[in-house]
Amino acid sequence: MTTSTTTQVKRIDVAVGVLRNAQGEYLFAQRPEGKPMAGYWEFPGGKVEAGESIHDALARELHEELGIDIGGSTHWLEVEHVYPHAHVLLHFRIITDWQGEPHGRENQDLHWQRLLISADGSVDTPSTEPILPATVPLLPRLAQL
Ligand SMILES: Nc1nc2c([nH]c(=O)n2[C@H]2C[C@H](O)[C@@H](COP(=O)(O)OP(=O)(O)OP(=O)(O)O)O2)c(=O)[nH]1
Ligand SMILES: [Mg+2]
Repeated sequence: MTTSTTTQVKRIDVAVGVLRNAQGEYLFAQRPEGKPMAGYWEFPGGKVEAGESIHDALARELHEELGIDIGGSTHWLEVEHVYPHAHVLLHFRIITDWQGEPHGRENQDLHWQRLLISADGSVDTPSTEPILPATVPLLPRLAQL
């Protein structure tokens, strides 16, 4: 007789907000101490709770993390990624209208970053390094929107 143990890691839905301002800059937040991958930069957002739509989760997260209220959000794309700490399905949504001035309510630093495409096609983000690995490949696409 054999016994086997399987480790099933549940996939987590994450609502991610791409905030773009009138100057064409994008808002990044630095993950605070105590969270997995602390110190990495990301687009604001967080885990979708049971029964929530992606938009509703995003509106809640951006209120909690940044103190802003979003009107609408537009689906952009989805990305799946397996980290050592979690298997995530990231739902990216673009937001251009919100009320309030974003400020870090969870001890996170914020930075409005211009996305500059360099000669090799990658995007320079000098003030927000490092960015979470699942998010990095999307930056050239965002810079071309
Ligand atoms: N917000 C955000 N999360 C991202 C991005 N890219 C990426 O791989 N992730 C991953 C990192 C985390 O594993 C997951 C987000 O989960 P989280 O732990 O920050 O969620 P949360 O804000 O609800 O935090 P908490 O309440 O559980 O502390 O998605 C991104 O650009 N933005
Ligand atoms: Mg979060």
